[in-house]
Amino acid sequence: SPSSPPTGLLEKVFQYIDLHQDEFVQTLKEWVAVESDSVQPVLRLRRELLRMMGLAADRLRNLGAHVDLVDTGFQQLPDGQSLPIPPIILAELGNDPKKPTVCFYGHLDVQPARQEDGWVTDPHTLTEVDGKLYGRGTTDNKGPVLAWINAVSTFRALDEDLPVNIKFVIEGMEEAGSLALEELVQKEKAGFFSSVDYIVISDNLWISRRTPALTCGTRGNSYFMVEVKCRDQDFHSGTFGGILNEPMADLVALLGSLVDSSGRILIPGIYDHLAPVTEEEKRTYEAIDLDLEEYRNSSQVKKFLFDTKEELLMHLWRYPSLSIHGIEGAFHEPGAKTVIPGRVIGKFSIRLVPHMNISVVEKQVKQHLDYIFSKRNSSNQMTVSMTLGLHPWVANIRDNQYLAAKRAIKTVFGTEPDMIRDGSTIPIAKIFQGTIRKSVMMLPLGAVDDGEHSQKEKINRWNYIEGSKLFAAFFLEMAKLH
Ligand SMILES: Cn1cncc1C[C@H](NC(=O)CCN)C(=O)O
Ligand SMILES: [Zn+2]
Ligand SMILES: [Zn+2]
Repeated sequence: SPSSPPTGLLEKVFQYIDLHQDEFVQTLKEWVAVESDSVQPVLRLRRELLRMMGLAADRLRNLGAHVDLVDTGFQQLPDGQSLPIPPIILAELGNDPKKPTVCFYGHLDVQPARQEDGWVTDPHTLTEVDGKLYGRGTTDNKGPVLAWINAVSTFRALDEDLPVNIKFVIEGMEEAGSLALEELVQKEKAGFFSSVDYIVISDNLWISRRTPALTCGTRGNSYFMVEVKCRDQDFHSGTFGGILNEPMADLVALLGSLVDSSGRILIPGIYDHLAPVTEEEKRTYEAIDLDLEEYRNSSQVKKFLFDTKEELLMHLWRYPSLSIHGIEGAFHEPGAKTVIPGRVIGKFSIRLVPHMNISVVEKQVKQHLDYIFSKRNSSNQMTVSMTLGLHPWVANIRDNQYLAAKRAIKTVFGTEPDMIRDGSTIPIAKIFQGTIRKSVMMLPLGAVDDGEHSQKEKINRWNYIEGSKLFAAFFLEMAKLH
Protein backbone atom coordinates (compact mmCIF):
# COMPACT_ATOMS: atom_id res chain seq x y z
CA SER A 1 0.00 0.00 0.00
CA PRO A 2 1.33 3.47 -0.81
CA SER A 3 2.32 5.57 2.19
CA SER A 4 0.26 8.61 2.99
CA PRO A 5 2.05 11.96 3.20
CA PRO A 6 2.84 13.16 6.71
CA THR A 7 0.27 15.46 8.22
CA GLY A 8 0.15 18.02 11.01
CA LEU A 9 2.91 17.74 13.56
CA LEU A 10 4.96 15.26 11.56
CA GLU A 11 4.93 17.55 8.54
CA LYS A 12 6.15 20.42 10.70
CA VAL A 13 8.90 18.21 12.12
CA PHE A 14 10.06 17.09 8.66
CA GLN A 15 10.07 20.67 7.37
CA TYR A 16 12.13 21.80 10.34
CA ILE A 17 14.68 19.04 9.78
CA ASP A 18 14.96 19.85 6.06
CA LEU A 19 15.37 23.56 6.76
CA HIS A 20 18.00 23.05 9.46
CA GLN A 21 19.98 20.28 7.81
CA ASP A 22 23.08 22.40 7.34
CA GLU A 23 23.21 23.05 11.09
CA PHE A 24 22.91 19.30 11.73
CA VAL A 25 25.77 18.65 9.30
CA GLN A 26 27.81 21.39 10.99
CA THR A 27 27.48 19.69 14.40
CA LEU A 28 28.54 16.40 12.85
CA LYS A 29 31.55 18.24 11.44
CA GLU A 30 32.48 19.50 14.91
CA TRP A 31 32.19 15.99 16.35
CA VAL A 32 34.19 14.35 13.54
CA ALA A 33 36.96 16.90 14.19
CA VAL A 34 37.58 15.26 17.57
CA GLU A 35 39.98 12.34 17.14
CA SER A 36 38.20 10.14 19.68
CA ASP A 37 40.14 6.96 18.89
CA SER A 38 39.73 4.42 21.71
CA VAL A 39 41.73 1.68 20.00
CA GLN A 40 45.25 3.11 20.35
CA PRO A 41 45.94 3.28 24.08
CA VAL A 42 47.75 6.63 24.30
CA LEU A 43 47.11 9.54 26.63
CA ARG A 44 46.74 12.17 23.89
CA LEU A 45 43.85 10.22 22.33
CA ARG A 46 42.26 9.53 25.73
CA ARG A 47 42.17 13.28 26.29
CA GLU A 48 40.40 13.65 22.95
CA LEU A 49 37.89 11.03 24.05
CA LEU A 50 37.23 12.86 27.29
CA ARG A 51 36.73 16.07 25.29
CA MET A 52 34.30 14.23 22.99
CA MET A 53 32.20 12.99 25.90
CA GLY A 54 32.19 16.52 27.31
CA LEU A 55 30.92 17.97 24.01
CA ALA A 56 28.12 15.42 23.90
CA ALA A 57 27.19 16.09 27.53
CA ASP A 58 26.97 19.83 26.77
CA ARG A 59 24.80 19.17 23.74
CA LEU A 60 22.43 17.00 25.81
CA ARG A 61 22.25 19.60 28.59
CA ASN A 62 21.32 22.20 25.96
CA LEU A 63 18.42 19.94 25.03
CA GLY A 64 17.26 20.16 28.62
CA ALA A 65 18.31 16.64 29.53
CA HIS A 66 19.55 15.66 32.95
CA VAL A 67 23.06 14.37 32.29
CA ASP A 68 25.23 12.11 34.42
CA LEU A 69 28.86 11.55 33.42
CA VAL A 70 29.58 8.29 35.18
CA ASP A 71 33.18 7.77 36.16
CA THR A 72 34.42 4.33 35.14
CA GLY A 73 38.01 4.22 36.35
CA PHE A 74 41.08 3.07 34.50
CA GLN A 75 42.12 0.69 31.76
CA GLN A 76 45.05 -1.50 32.75
CA LEU A 77 47.49 -2.00 29.89
CA PRO A 78 49.65 -5.13 29.44
CA ASP A 79 52.83 -3.03 29.98
CA GLY A 80 51.67 -2.07 33.49
CA GLN A 81 50.53 1.45 32.58
CA SER A 82 46.96 2.58 33.03
CA LEU A 83 44.82 5.03 31.09
CA PRO A 84 41.55 6.73 32.08
CA ILE A 85 38.39 5.23 30.61
CA PRO A 86 36.11 8.02 29.36
CA PRO A 87 32.97 8.51 31.47
CA ILE A 88 29.75 6.89 30.25
CA ILE A 89 26.90 9.31 29.68
CA LEU A 90 23.56 8.43 31.26
CA ALA A 91 21.01 11.10 30.36
CA GLU A 92 17.28 11.51 30.58
CA LEU A 93 14.73 13.86 29.17
CA GLY A 94 11.18 13.58 30.48
CA ASN A 95 9.71 11.12 32.96
CA ASP A 96 5.99 11.27 32.28
CA PRO A 97 4.58 7.97 33.61
CA LYS A 98 1.95 8.00 30.85
CA LYS A 99 4.58 7.82 28.12
CA PRO A 100 6.85 4.93 27.13
CA THR A 101 10.54 5.40 27.88
CA VAL A 102 12.87 4.77 24.96
CA CYS A 103 16.59 4.50 25.65
CA PHE A 104 19.12 5.09 22.88
CA TYR A 105 22.52 3.43 23.03
CA GLY A 106 25.39 4.77 20.96
CA HIS A 107 29.14 5.32 21.06
CA LEU A 108 31.36 8.30 20.24
CA ASP A 109 34.72 6.60 20.05
CA VAL A 110 36.04 5.75 16.61
CA GLN A 111 38.49 3.49 14.85
CA PRO A 112 41.96 4.91 14.14
CA ALA A 113 42.32 6.78 10.86
CA ARG A 114 45.32 8.33 9.17
CA GLN A 115 45.21 10.10 5.83
CA GLU A 116 48.24 8.04 4.62
CA ASP A 117 46.17 4.85 4.97
CA GLY A 118 44.36 5.77 1.77
CA TRP A 119 41.90 8.53 2.57
CA VAL A 120 41.31 11.08 -0.17
CA THR A 121 40.29 13.71 2.41
CA ASP A 122 41.48 14.37 5.95
CA PRO A 123 39.61 11.77 8.07
CA HIS A 124 38.93 14.31 10.84
CA THR A 125 37.66 17.08 8.59
CA LEU A 126 34.13 16.29 7.49
CA THR A 127 34.10 16.82 3.72
CA GLU A 128 31.04 16.69 1.50
CA VAL A 129 31.42 15.31 -2.03
CA ASP A 130 28.31 14.54 -4.12
CA GLY A 131 26.08 14.28 -1.07
CA LYS A 132 28.52 12.01 0.76
CA LEU A 133 29.83 13.24 4.11
CA TYR A 134 33.31 11.73 4.45
CA GLY A 135 35.05 11.45 7.80
CA ARG A 136 35.97 8.96 10.52
CA GLY A 137 32.95 8.28 12.73
CA THR A 138 30.36 9.75 10.35
CA THR A 139 28.47 6.46 10.11
CA ASP A 140 30.08 4.61 13.07
CA ASN A 141 28.60 6.00 15.24
CA LYS A 142 28.61 9.81 15.59
CA GLY A 143 26.13 10.39 12.74
CA PRO A 144 23.43 8.07 14.12
CA VAL A 145 23.88 9.43 17.69
CA LEU A 146 23.42 12.95 16.34
CA ALA A 147 20.43 11.91 14.23
CA TRP A 148 18.69 10.85 17.45
CA ILE A 149 19.67 14.14 19.10
CA ASN A 150 18.48 16.06 16.01
CA ALA A 151 15.09 14.34 16.27
CA VAL A 152 14.75 15.24 19.95
CA SER A 153 15.97 18.80 19.41
CA THR A 154 13.41 19.34 16.64
CA PHE A 155 10.50 18.75 19.02
CA ARG A 156 12.14 21.12 21.52
CA ALA A 157 12.78 23.80 18.88
CA LEU A 158 9.17 23.63 17.72
CA ASP A 159 8.07 23.86 21.35
CA GLU A 160 6.25 20.56 20.95
CA ASP A 161 5.77 18.02 23.70
CA LEU A 162 8.08 15.02 23.30
CA PRO A 163 5.94 11.97 22.45
CA VAL A 164 8.10 9.63 24.56
CA ASN A 165 10.44 9.85 27.53
CA ILE A 166 14.00 9.71 26.24
CA LYS A 167 17.09 8.21 27.82
CA PHE A 168 20.64 8.02 26.50
CA VAL A 169 23.50 5.62 27.17
CA ILE A 170 26.53 6.93 25.32
CA GLU A 171 29.93 5.38 25.77
CA GLY A 172 33.44 6.05 24.50
CA MET A 173 35.03 2.58 24.55
CA GLU A 174 32.95 0.52 22.11
CA GLU A 175 35.76 0.00 19.62
CA ALA A 176 37.93 -1.28 22.47
CA GLY A 177 35.37 -3.83 23.69
CA SER A 178 32.94 -1.66 25.71
CA LEU A 179 35.16 -1.66 28.81
CA ALA A 180 33.19 -0.90 31.99
CA LEU A 181 29.80 -0.80 30.27
CA GLU A 182 28.51 -4.22 31.28
CA GLU A 183 29.36 -3.51 34.89
CA LEU A 184 27.52 -0.19 34.75
CA VAL A 185 24.45 -1.81 33.18
CA GLN A 186 24.35 -4.36 35.99
CA LYS A 187 24.86 -1.68 38.63
CA GLU A 188 22.10 0.53 37.21
CA LYS A 189 19.65 -2.29 36.60
CA ALA A 190 17.41 -1.16 39.45
CA GLY A 191 18.35 2.52 38.97
CA PHE A 192 18.67 4.22 35.60
CA PHE A 193 17.37 1.24 33.63
CA SER A 194 14.38 0.39 35.83
CA SER A 195 12.14 2.86 34.00
CA VAL A 196 13.39 1.96 30.51
CA ASP A 197 10.81 0.19 28.33
CA TYR A 198 12.71 -0.08 25.04
CA ILE A 199 16.31 0.12 23.90
CA VAL A 200 17.28 1.28 20.41
CA ILE A 201 20.72 0.75 18.91
CA SER A 202 21.72 2.28 15.58
CA ASP A 203 25.25 0.93 15.14
CA ASN A 204 25.13 -1.19 12.00
CA LEU A 205 24.29 -0.73 8.32
CA TRP A 206 21.60 -1.52 5.77
CA ILE A 207 22.37 -4.35 3.30
CA SER A 208 21.46 -1.99 0.46
CA ARG A 209 22.37 1.49 -0.73
CA ARG A 210 18.75 2.69 -0.97
CA THR A 211 16.44 0.35 0.93
CA PRO A 212 16.20 0.94 4.69
CA ALA A 213 16.51 -2.02 7.03
CA LEU A 214 15.54 -3.31 10.44
CA THR A 215 18.02 -5.66 12.09
CA CYS A 216 16.61 -8.75 13.79
CA GLY A 217 19.74 -10.51 14.95
CA THR A 218 23.51 -10.48 15.10
CA ARG A 219 26.11 -13.21 15.28
CA GLY A 220 28.24 -13.61 18.40
CA ASN A 221 31.95 -14.26 18.45
CA SER A 222 34.49 -16.46 20.18
CA TYR A 223 38.08 -15.28 19.90
CA PHE A 224 41.01 -17.68 20.25
CA MET A 225 44.74 -17.38 20.74
CA VAL A 226 46.97 -20.38 20.11
CA GLU A 227 50.53 -19.97 21.29
CA VAL A 228 53.37 -22.21 20.11
CA LYS A 229 56.58 -21.73 22.02
CA CYS A 230 60.07 -23.14 21.72
CA ARG A 231 61.82 -20.39 23.69
CA ASP A 232 61.37 -16.68 24.36
CA GLN A 233 64.01 -15.56 21.85
CA ASP A 234 64.27 -15.81 18.10
CA PHE A 235 66.78 -18.11 16.36
CA HIS A 236 69.07 -17.69 13.33
CA SER A 237 67.90 -20.10 10.63
CA GLY A 238 71.50 -20.63 9.54
CA THR A 239 72.57 -21.87 12.94
CA PHE A 240 69.38 -23.64 14.06
CA GLY A 241 67.47 -24.33 10.84
CA GLY A 242 67.15 -28.09 10.31
CA ILE A 243 67.49 -29.22 13.91
CA LEU A 244 64.33 -27.72 15.50
CA ASN A 245 60.59 -28.15 15.49
CA GLU A 246 59.93 -24.61 14.36
CA PRO A 247 57.04 -22.83 16.13
CA MET A 248 55.85 -21.20 12.90
CA ALA A 249 55.66 -24.56 11.11
CA ASP A 250 53.57 -25.95 13.97
CA LEU A 251 51.37 -22.88 14.05
CA VAL A 252 50.80 -22.74 10.29
CA ALA A 253 49.75 -26.42 10.40
CA LEU A 254 47.40 -25.69 13.29
CA LEU A 255 45.83 -22.67 11.58
CA GLY A 256 45.68 -24.59 8.29
CA SER A 257 43.61 -27.30 9.93
CA LEU A 258 40.73 -25.02 10.90
CA VAL A 259 38.80 -24.32 7.71
CA ASP A 260 38.77 -25.70 4.17
CA SER A 261 38.79 -23.80 0.89
CA SER A 262 34.99 -23.89 0.66
CA GLY A 263 34.71 -22.04 3.96
CA ARG A 264 33.65 -25.12 5.90
CA ILE A 265 34.96 -25.22 9.47
CA LEU A 266 36.86 -28.47 10.06
CA ILE A 267 36.47 -28.60 13.84
CA PRO A 268 34.50 -31.76 14.68
CA GLY A 269 31.05 -31.10 16.12
CA ILE A 270 30.99 -27.39 15.38
CA TYR A 271 27.86 -27.64 13.21
CA ASP A 272 26.03 -29.96 15.64
CA HIS A 273 23.96 -27.32 17.40
CA LEU A 274 22.59 -24.91 14.82
CA ALA A 275 19.04 -23.61 14.75
CA PRO A 276 17.31 -25.47 11.91
CA VAL A 277 16.51 -23.56 8.71
CA THR A 278 12.75 -23.21 8.32
CA GLU A 279 10.80 -22.66 5.11
CA GLU A 280 9.58 -19.35 6.52
CA GLU A 281 13.17 -18.23 7.08
CA LYS A 282 14.15 -19.21 3.52
CA ARG A 283 11.41 -17.01 2.13
CA THR A 284 12.75 -13.96 4.02
CA TYR A 285 16.00 -13.93 2.03
CA GLU A 286 14.22 -13.63 -1.30
CA ALA A 287 12.63 -10.28 -0.34
CA ILE A 288 15.92 -8.62 0.57
CA ASP A 289 17.25 -5.89 -1.69
CA LEU A 290 20.72 -7.22 -2.44
CA ASP A 291 22.25 -7.06 -5.89
CA LEU A 292 24.98 -9.71 -5.74
CA GLU A 293 27.00 -8.34 -8.65
CA GLU A 294 26.92 -4.79 -7.32
CA TYR A 295 27.83 -6.01 -3.85
CA ARG A 296 30.72 -8.06 -5.23
CA ASN A 297 32.00 -5.23 -7.41
CA SER A 298 31.77 -2.57 -4.73
CA SER A 299 33.62 -4.92 -2.36
CA GLN A 300 36.32 -5.40 -5.04
CA VAL A 301 36.21 -9.19 -4.68
CA LYS A 302 36.62 -11.42 -7.74
CA LYS A 303 34.35 -14.20 -6.54
CA PHE A 304 32.48 -15.00 -3.35
CA LEU A 305 32.20 -18.56 -2.02
CA PHE A 306 28.48 -18.57 -2.81
CA ASP A 307 26.60 -17.28 -5.79
CA THR A 308 23.00 -17.16 -4.76
CA LYS A 309 21.58 -14.41 -2.58
CA GLU A 310 20.09 -16.95 -0.19
CA GLU A 311 23.33 -18.87 0.35
CA LEU A 312 25.40 -15.74 0.67
CA LEU A 313 23.13 -14.19 3.28
CA MET A 314 22.81 -17.44 5.20
CA HIS A 315 26.57 -17.74 5.44
CA LEU A 316 26.90 -14.14 6.60
CA TRP A 317 24.09 -14.22 9.12
CA ARG A 318 23.00 -17.64 10.28
CA TYR A 319 25.96 -20.00 9.88
CA PRO A 320 29.16 -19.84 11.89
CA SER A 321 32.33 -18.73 10.13
CA LEU A 322 35.97 -18.99 11.07
CA SER A 323 38.44 -16.20 10.29
CA ILE A 324 42.19 -16.17 10.80
CA HIS A 325 43.31 -12.71 11.91
CA GLY A 326 47.03 -12.70 12.45
CA ILE A 327 50.18 -14.06 14.01
CA GLU A 328 51.90 -12.21 16.82
CA GLY A 329 55.65 -12.72 16.83
CA ALA A 330 55.89 -13.64 13.16
CA PHE A 331 58.22 -11.77 10.86
CA HIS A 332 55.87 -9.63 8.76
CA GLU A 333 57.88 -6.60 7.62
CA PRO A 334 59.15 -6.13 4.05
CA GLY A 335 62.57 -7.53 3.32
CA ALA A 336 64.05 -11.01 3.78
CA LYS A 337 65.07 -11.63 7.37
CA THR A 338 66.38 -15.16 8.03
CA VAL A 339 64.80 -15.52 11.42
CA ILE A 340 63.11 -18.47 13.13
CA PRO A 341 60.60 -16.88 15.51
CA GLY A 342 60.94 -18.59 18.91
CA ARG A 343 57.38 -18.00 20.08
CA VAL A 344 54.31 -17.17 18.01
CA ILE A 345 50.62 -16.60 18.76
CA GLY A 346 48.00 -17.34 16.14
CA LYS A 347 44.70 -15.45 16.39
CA PHE A 348 41.40 -16.58 14.96
CA SER A 349 37.74 -16.28 15.79
CA ILE A 350 34.52 -18.14 15.18
CA ARG A 351 31.34 -16.14 14.63
CA LEU A 352 28.56 -17.78 16.63
CA VAL A 353 24.91 -18.26 15.76
CA PRO A 354 21.83 -19.58 17.57
CA HIS A 355 21.92 -22.29 19.21
CA MET A 356 25.68 -22.67 19.58
CA ASN A 357 27.02 -22.85 23.10
CA ILE A 358 30.18 -20.85 23.84
CA SER A 359 31.76 -23.29 26.28
CA VAL A 360 31.00 -26.25 23.99
CA VAL A 361 32.70 -24.40 21.13
CA GLU A 362 35.67 -23.68 23.39
CA LYS A 363 36.02 -27.39 24.22
CA GLN A 364 35.70 -28.45 20.57
CA VAL A 365 38.37 -25.99 19.45
CA LYS A 366 40.80 -27.04 22.18
CA GLN A 367 40.25 -30.75 21.51
CA HIS A 368 40.77 -30.29 17.80
CA LEU A 369 43.99 -28.29 18.20
CA ASP A 370 45.30 -30.76 20.80
CA TYR A 371 44.72 -33.59 18.34
CA ILE A 372 46.38 -31.84 15.36
CA PHE A 373 49.32 -30.79 17.51
CA SER A 374 49.81 -34.25 19.00
CA LYS A 375 50.01 -35.75 15.50
CA ARG A 376 53.04 -33.53 14.80
CA ASN A 377 55.07 -34.98 17.66
CA SER A 378 56.50 -31.54 18.23
CA SER A 379 58.65 -30.78 21.25
CA ASN A 380 57.22 -27.25 21.43
CA GLN A 381 54.63 -26.11 23.91
CA MET A 382 51.13 -25.26 22.70
CA THR A 383 48.67 -23.18 24.74
CA VAL A 384 45.13 -22.42 23.55
CA SER A 385 42.92 -19.82 25.18
CA MET A 386 39.54 -18.31 24.37
CA THR A 387 39.86 -14.60 25.14
CA LEU A 388 36.35 -13.43 24.20
CA GLY A 389 32.97 -15.15 24.25
CA LEU A 390 30.14 -13.02 22.90
CA HIS A 391 26.66 -14.45 22.47
CA PRO A 392 24.60 -14.10 19.32
CA TRP A 393 21.54 -11.87 19.67
CA VAL A 394 18.06 -12.42 18.29
CA ALA A 395 15.37 -9.74 18.41
CA ASN A 396 11.78 -10.26 19.32
CA ILE A 397 10.33 -8.72 16.18
CA ARG A 398 6.83 -8.98 17.62
CA ASP A 399 7.68 -6.20 20.03
CA ASN A 400 5.81 -2.93 19.64
CA GLN A 401 8.94 -1.02 18.79
CA TYR A 402 9.55 -3.11 15.67
CA LEU A 403 6.01 -2.31 14.55
CA ALA A 404 6.52 1.39 15.29
CA ALA A 405 9.83 1.41 13.41
CA LYS A 406 8.25 -0.31 10.38
CA ARG A 407 5.53 2.32 10.27
CA ALA A 408 8.04 5.16 10.66
CA ILE A 409 10.17 3.72 7.83
CA LYS A 410 7.09 3.53 5.62
CA THR A 411 6.30 7.17 6.36
CA VAL A 412 9.80 8.50 5.75
CA PHE A 413 11.03 6.24 2.94
CA GLY A 414 7.74 5.07 1.42
CA THR A 415 8.82 1.44 1.54
CA GLU A 416 8.91 -1.67 3.71
CA PRO A 417 12.29 -2.25 5.36
CA ASP A 418 14.56 -5.16 4.52
CA MET A 419 14.35 -7.42 7.58
CA ILE A 420 18.04 -8.25 7.99
CA ARG A 421 20.51 -9.76 10.38
CA ASP A 422 24.08 -8.65 10.85
CA GLY A 423 27.12 -10.87 10.63
CA SER A 424 29.10 -8.86 13.17
CA THR A 425 28.54 -8.42 16.87
CA ILE A 426 27.22 -5.64 19.06
CA PRO A 427 27.87 -7.30 22.42
CA ILE A 428 25.85 -4.84 24.45
CA ALA A 429 22.59 -5.88 22.73
CA LYS A 430 22.65 -9.31 24.34
CA ILE A 431 23.73 -7.81 27.66
CA PHE A 432 20.82 -5.34 27.64
CA GLN A 433 18.42 -8.13 26.78
CA GLY A 434 19.91 -10.56 29.30
CA THR A 435 20.51 -8.34 32.34
CA ILE A 436 17.84 -5.67 32.25
CA ARG A 437 15.42 -7.84 30.29
CA LYS A 438 14.10 -5.08 28.08
CA SER A 439 13.22 -5.17 24.41
CA VAL A 440 16.19 -4.31 22.17
CA MET A 441 15.88 -3.10 18.57
CA MET A 442 18.53 -2.32 15.99
CA LEU A 443 17.50 0.44 13.61
CA PRO A 444 20.40 1.25 11.28
CA LEU A 445 20.66 4.50 9.27
CA GLY A 446 23.76 4.03 7.12
CA ALA A 447 24.06 2.49 3.65
CA VAL A 448 25.88 -0.77 2.84
CA ASP A 449 28.79 1.10 1.22
CA ASP A 450 29.52 3.47 4.13
CA GLY A 451 32.82 1.74 4.86
CA GLU A 452 32.74 1.53 8.65
CA HIS A 453 36.22 0.83 10.09
CA SER A 454 37.63 1.35 6.61
CA GLN A 455 39.26 4.15 4.65
CA LYS A 456 36.90 6.80 3.24
CA GLU A 457 34.18 6.15 5.82
CA LYS A 458 31.12 8.29 5.01
CA ILE A 459 27.44 8.75 5.66
CA ASN A 460 25.23 10.10 2.91
CA ARG A 461 23.64 13.45 3.73
CA TRP A 462 20.37 11.83 2.67
CA ASN A 463 20.75 8.97 5.19
CA TYR A 464 21.72 11.38 7.97
CA ILE A 465 18.83 13.77 7.39
CA GLU A 466 16.15 11.18 6.55
CA GLY A 467 17.49 9.19 9.50
CA SER A 468 16.83 12.16 11.79
CA LYS A 469 13.26 12.24 10.44
CA LEU A 470 12.97 8.49 10.92
CA PHE A 471 13.77 8.77 14.62
CA ALA A 472 11.27 11.63 15.03
CA ALA A 473 8.55 9.62 13.24
CA PHE A 474 9.46 6.61 15.40
CA PHE A 475 8.83 8.63 18.61
CA LEU A 476 5.33 9.51 17.36
CA GLU A 477 4.55 5.91 16.33
CA MET A 478 5.72 4.64 19.73
CA ALA A 479 3.45 7.09 21.50
CA LYS A 480 0.49 5.94 19.40
CA LEU A 481 1.11 2.29 20.26
CA HIS A 482 1.47 2.84 23.96
C1 LIG B 1 35.58 -6.40 19.37
N1 LIG B 1 34.96 -7.65 18.93
C2 LIG B 1 35.52 -8.87 19.01
N2 LIG B 1 34.65 -9.75 18.54
C3 LIG B 1 33.53 -9.10 18.14
C4 LIG B 1 33.73 -7.78 18.39
C5 LIG B 1 32.81 -6.69 18.12
C6 LIG B 1 32.94 -6.10 16.72
N3 LIG B 1 31.80 -5.20 16.52
C7 LIG B 1 31.63 -4.41 15.45
O1 LIG B 1 32.44 -4.37 14.53
C8 LIG B 1 30.39 -3.57 15.41
C9 LIG B 1 29.80 -3.52 14.02
N4 LIG B 1 28.76 -2.54 13.88
C10 LIG B 1 32.89 -7.23 15.69
O2 LIG B 1 31.82 -7.74 15.40
O3 LIG B 1 33.98 -7.59 15.22
ZN1 LIG C 1 30.00 1.15 16.11
ZN1 LIG D 1 32.91 0.28 14.98
